[in-house]
Amino acid sequence: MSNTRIKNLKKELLSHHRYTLNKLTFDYQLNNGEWVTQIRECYDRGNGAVILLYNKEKQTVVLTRQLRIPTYMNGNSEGLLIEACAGLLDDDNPEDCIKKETEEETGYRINHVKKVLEAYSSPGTLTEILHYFIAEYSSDMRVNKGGGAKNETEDIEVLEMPFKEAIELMKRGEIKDLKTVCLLQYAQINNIFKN
Ligand SMILES: Nc1nc2c(ncn2[C@@H]2O[C@H](COP(=O)(O)OP(=O)(O)O[C@H]3O[C@H](CO)[C@@H](O)[C@H](O)[C@@H]3O)[C@@H](O)[C@H]2O)c(=O)[nH]1
Ligand SMILES: [Mg+2]
Repeated sequence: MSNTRIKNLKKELLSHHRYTLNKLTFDYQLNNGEWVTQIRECYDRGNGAVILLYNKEKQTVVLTRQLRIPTYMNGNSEGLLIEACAGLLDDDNPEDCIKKETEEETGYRINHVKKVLEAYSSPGTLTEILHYFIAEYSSDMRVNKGGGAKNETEDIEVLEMPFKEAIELMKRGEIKDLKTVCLLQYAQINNIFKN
């Protein structure tokens, strides 16, 4: 934190149950040189990792579907969302986290992952940086049914579908999760099913 245009940063805790919501008050020097006081609410739930599992031979991807209650509150009538497998880092590094999440949520035990991107998820409100990965999977890597960790009350459906179908769902707005859209578009742009 070394921006000399930000001064007197104060943090007021608004909520700290599972994750942390702070109200930040600070002085900021605008581009025209004037100083103003700004207030921003800032939600900290740590960083995360996400992965697109793909199989070149079958031309398929593995995705998940689960209830995302915030989307239910904002236009998603069933509340279910199709997503690439993802999880919060907790105390793991991104690579270990995504391997663990992949096994918990999809049942596939993967050894080799490739990092393709690192990006802020929603920089106006969330502190989160998300680490994006891809990895090849095959049916012999399946060690359990997936579904998520019981102690987290996760209830995750595992979806294996042709890559083309995932792209169609995205075009029709039926895949509406940004991290998943990013990875599907990464796969398209980089022709990962052809190389
Ligand atoms: N009790 C309780 N449990 C919660 C709460 N919020 C989340 N949980 C539980 O904690 C689990 C966390 O699961 P992860 O798989 O580690 O995280 P995620 O929710 O899938 O998050 C991933 O996707 C997010 C949304 O795109 C990303 O923001 C995040 O970085 C990550 O990639 C959730 O599935 C849910 O069961 C809460 O407020 N209270
Ligand atoms: Mg998850």
